[in-house]
Amino acid sequence: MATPHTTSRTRPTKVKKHARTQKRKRDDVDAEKLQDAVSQIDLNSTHTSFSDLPLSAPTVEGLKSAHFSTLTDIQAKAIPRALQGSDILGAAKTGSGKTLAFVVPVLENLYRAQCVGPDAGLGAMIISPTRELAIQIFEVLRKVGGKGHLFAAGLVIGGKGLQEERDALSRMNIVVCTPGRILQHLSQTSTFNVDNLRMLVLDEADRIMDMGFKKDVDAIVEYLPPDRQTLLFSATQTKRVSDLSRLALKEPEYISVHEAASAATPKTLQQNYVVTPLPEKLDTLWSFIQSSKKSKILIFFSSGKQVRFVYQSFRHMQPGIPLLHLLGRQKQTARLEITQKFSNAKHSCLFATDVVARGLDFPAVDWVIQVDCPEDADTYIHRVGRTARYEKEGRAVLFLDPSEEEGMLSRLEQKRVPIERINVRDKKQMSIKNQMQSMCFKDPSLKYLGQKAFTSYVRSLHVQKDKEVFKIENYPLEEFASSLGLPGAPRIKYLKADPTEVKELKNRSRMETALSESESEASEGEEGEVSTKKNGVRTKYDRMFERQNQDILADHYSKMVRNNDDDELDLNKLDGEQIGDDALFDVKRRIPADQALSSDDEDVEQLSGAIIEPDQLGPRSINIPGTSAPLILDSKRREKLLKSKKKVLKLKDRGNKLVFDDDGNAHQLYELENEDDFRARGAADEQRERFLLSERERVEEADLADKALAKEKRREKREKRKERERAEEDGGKADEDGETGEDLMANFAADAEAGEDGDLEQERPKTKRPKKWFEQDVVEPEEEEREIGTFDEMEAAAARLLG
Ligand SMILES: Nc1ncnc2c1ncn2[C@@H]1O[C@H](COP(=O)(O)OP(=O)(O)OP(=O)(O)O)[C@@H](O)[C@H]1O
Repeated sequence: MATPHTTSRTRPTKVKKHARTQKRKRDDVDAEKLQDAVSQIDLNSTHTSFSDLPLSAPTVEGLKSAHFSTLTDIQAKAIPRALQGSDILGAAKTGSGKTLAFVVPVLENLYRAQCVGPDAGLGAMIISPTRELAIQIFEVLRKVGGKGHLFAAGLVIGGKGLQEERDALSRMNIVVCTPGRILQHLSQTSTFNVDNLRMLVLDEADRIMDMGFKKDVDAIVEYLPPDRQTLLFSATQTKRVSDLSRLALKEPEYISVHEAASAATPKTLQQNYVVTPLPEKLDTLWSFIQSSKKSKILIFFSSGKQVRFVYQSFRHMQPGIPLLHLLGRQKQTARLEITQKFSNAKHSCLFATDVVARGLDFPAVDWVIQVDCPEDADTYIHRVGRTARYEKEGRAVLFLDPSEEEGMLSRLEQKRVPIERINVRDKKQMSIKNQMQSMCFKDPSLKYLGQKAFTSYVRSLHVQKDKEVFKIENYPLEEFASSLGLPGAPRIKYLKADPTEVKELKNRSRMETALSESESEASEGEEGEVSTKKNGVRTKYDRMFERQNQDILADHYSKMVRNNDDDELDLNKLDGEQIGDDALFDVKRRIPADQALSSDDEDVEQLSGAIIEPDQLGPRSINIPGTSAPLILDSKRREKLLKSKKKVLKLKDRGNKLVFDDDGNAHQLYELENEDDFRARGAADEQRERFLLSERERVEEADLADKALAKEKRREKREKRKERERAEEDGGKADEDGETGEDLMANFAADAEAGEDGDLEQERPKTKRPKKWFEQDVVEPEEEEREIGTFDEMEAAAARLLG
């Protein structure tokens, strides 16, 4: 089987062409024979193996090489009827082999109709709700049909250029696709002809028929010829007459092989639930992961934001098991890589949304953990169905908040799901609340993810249809926010979101979402809730800046914040920055710029259904003693600045110099006197002259007094020196009495200094020893710095240095 979307065909050589023609002829003969055999299949007899059925040689070959020999229950019932051309509604437990139950009839029916080659056109369309599932179905198709069939089959799921897909589509006989993308081609690709379509298959039919895909499916069916065969398969099948009429089914055969079974889930699946209050869910999850490191675990959350937040935080905490995360809004290549990694892993933990809840056949999953309660029992069945597939064993644990327990258990009971309560061992239960808080405190991007996770979770509770299970008023949301490491629960405004619209939004492709985001931005702007760039590219930073609760602070921080507009303006001045009309906004904008998102995040998702109200608190700020206003700690640069005492001094107020009068009253240093009094004393110029004259006289008098004092001091000194010289002459040789040359020289220098300069002899101020990071035992600086005046002194100093 050729795959036009991946392989480009080369021009066949003459020999190859001849071989093909010969094979076609043989196939024509076979097809006729097979048609007879198929019409004679006894639908009442039990078929146990593929060899019991009239299948073409290429299909038999393909089944054999893939090691499929015995039929599963659903295959034994559905394949013979489908071969005979009936419309089918097939329901069977998860992992029971429904894919082959439609893949084999597709190959066989097209083969018998000789719907092969580009001229035959599109013969079968297989629709899957997710890209991952479409890829998996395509792989099964290739495994079974790729051995000997000549069909051209392809995948149309987006993620490639439209033109590339268009070219491939024109040559396809079988297409595996997602609803949105195939509808796009049906409506936009004029060369895409579906007039020859014989078979339409919907895998996970109930999902495809539900609200999220309703419009797309109805539109697709409009394009298809009415005289086609339609096969619907799911583990939780729709039987609604309205659905069947929408698809124009003709006397469909309802095949539900496990309808009489006591359980709607595989026998080999052990199912339990634990009652864990919402604020303890992450503790329980962490404890579980810690005790199951040698396992392959699939963990479900209700939203992509939850997945990202828990994945990022747990990754920081190094759980000792490889972590992966998968959500609808990741790029297709990343999603593929992650599914591949998880499939191949022996021990790994995949955090995911319901994008992997249906149909995916990961080998050997040990545990399925549902951290967030599923929206209904069907979703529960599909999620747990990722383990215990095709007779293998598996375990599933559902986390329930006490308020969800009763409602959810009754829903599961109605759907025949056997589930038992278990308790977490106290010994094993760990608390990660402190770690979460410290991580969010240190990393604003994580806190941001946490806030989004919180709002998306609460919003999901709000839009849940089953209000008996999800009673939003019963959840301890404040404690939940704290368990995520958030300083407080972001306040949420609920828009009147219709659950149908939310689902539809979820199902839209990335591109469509991107388009719709700009629309929603515009509407948000109209409401005055958010101001956004309407044109141009918005980065994750833009979105971070735009977020409305970015300044939610920890209690202890909020105490430090003076919530005063004036203060904030002062701070802007203090920072030397221009203040615009939106100064406050600018200050806030600086917060994340220095603290870029470090995660390997993709785009930041758009809130829908909820808008976070702006908090009254300003950005993180701190009071410096002695400053008039708190300093906003909005960047690492500023925090660093605060560590420098010198810089802090600069920021401090200078203080006021006051003078006190004789009565002890304080006055400003310069006080302007009464103007009238001033004028009464005469013209300003005259006053100035008088003032200068009096000051000059005062200075001259002071000068004379100083000179007289200096003269007196010099005289006293001279007297002292003479006395000393006399004493020296009288009292013998000083050297012999123990006085050193250095002392002498010091005295002499001091005297000379006083004499020459005529200055008062003062005690020489001690030179301050420079502060250093290391100690040095060198000559005393006082000694070095002494001025050396005469030649004799120089000689003595030089001798000292040399000696
Ligand atoms: N006849 C068979 N013999 C052996 N293995 C089979 C047979 N049919 C299917 N399987 C295996 O069983 C597993 C489950 O099959 P499949 O994915 O088709 O289940 P499903 O019923 O579609 O599950 P879900 O409801 O989750 O979509 C696959 O690994 C497949 O290879």
